[in-house]
Amino acid sequence: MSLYCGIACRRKFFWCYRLLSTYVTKTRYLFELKEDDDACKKAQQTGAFYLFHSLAPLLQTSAHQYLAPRHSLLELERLLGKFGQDAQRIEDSVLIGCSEQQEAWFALDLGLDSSFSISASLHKPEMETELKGSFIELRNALFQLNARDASLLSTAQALLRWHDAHQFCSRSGQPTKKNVAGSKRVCPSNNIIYYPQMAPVVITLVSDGTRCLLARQSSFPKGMYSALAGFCDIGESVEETIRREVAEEVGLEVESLQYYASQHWPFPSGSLMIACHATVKPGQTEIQVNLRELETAAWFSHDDVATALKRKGPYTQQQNGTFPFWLPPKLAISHQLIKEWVEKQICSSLPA
Ligand SMILES: NC(=O)C1=CN([C@@H]2O[C@H](COP(=O)(O)OP(=O)(O)OC[C@H]3O[C@@H](n4cnc5c(N)ncnc54)[C@H](O)[C@@H]3O)[C@@H](O)[C@H]2O)C=CC1
Ligand SMILES: [Mg+2]
Repeated sequence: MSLYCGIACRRKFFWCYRLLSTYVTKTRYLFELKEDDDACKKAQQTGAFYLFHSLAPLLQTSAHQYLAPRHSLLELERLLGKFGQDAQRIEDSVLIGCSEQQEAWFALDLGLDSSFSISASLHKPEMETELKGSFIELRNALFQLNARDASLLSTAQALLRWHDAHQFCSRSGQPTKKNVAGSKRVCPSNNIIYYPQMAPVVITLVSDGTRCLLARQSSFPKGMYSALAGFCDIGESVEETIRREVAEEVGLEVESLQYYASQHWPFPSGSLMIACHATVKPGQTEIQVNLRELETAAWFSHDDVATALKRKGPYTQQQNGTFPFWLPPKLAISHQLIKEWVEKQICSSLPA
């Protein structure tokens, strides 16, 4: 090993160690906040709050991007005071992460009903003026946020929605009580613990070796195609869901599959998207679209897909009345799955 190589390796090891160390410290800190109500209350004192109104995050605009402002506990108390609200409302907030310096981050919804307030929903326009921002539907803002804010706000929205929908015990009918971090709710009458849930969804890019299969639901924006997606049924493995969904939606049998990556997806109410590549037997490629599920599905060539990946919006109607063929935005795992397929096709077609 040369001297240079030795130094480079040691440096690499040092960086790996440092990264791991920060990550582990952060993870252990968040774990403690979820388990220990007093520690979490203390963390709120020095923490920062992302605000929502009826599940729409507070955003500010800066150079064609949305920014998600954070507020200190003091600012929040002042704000609630100004709008005649009890500071106890802050107890509705949920822990969503922390910085590397262990500043805990929380999310609070000022529009949803609160157990700590009589006139629960604070007036949106007045709040927006006061906060110098707007509460914008996450669906309309997600793709104009940086990756960190997109991920934090998605988590926050899913968690706030879950708490809003699980105020009562399904066994006793009594009100449930959240812990300070919001990582669970407990029914005081029978001690049943409820944990936030998300639905597993598979997203599969089917290929026949040279082409890939993309589909449209009628609810998609005009011209947009994506990989096949479907919720896991209870009792199914990921592999079984993929085989069933592909058979159900396009009438094909999967021959082999390969896991690619996963992503939290906040719509419709918090899903874990599990993305996979799948292949069908080369001779068995005739699509039979299930029109209850899809508007259409088709095989696309490598070149068509590569061109669509490069296409930039807005995707407006063309003179012949059709819309250009386009793919989900970069942040969506379906985009990344399709991009990987395109890149793999290029590699496999290169001369050895
Ligand atoms: N992040 C991404 O790149 C993409 C994400 N998706 C997401 O994947 C999800 C699933 O795709 P679909 O084709 O709609 O699923 P799907 O093919 O399973 O069909 C949806 C139907 O499944 C039933 N269903 C079963 N379990 C459900 C549950 N837990 N929640 C809601 N409906 C359930 C309902 O009848 C619903 O109408 C969509 O909600 C969509 O948001 C879809 C494409 C791309
Ligand atoms: Mg589907």
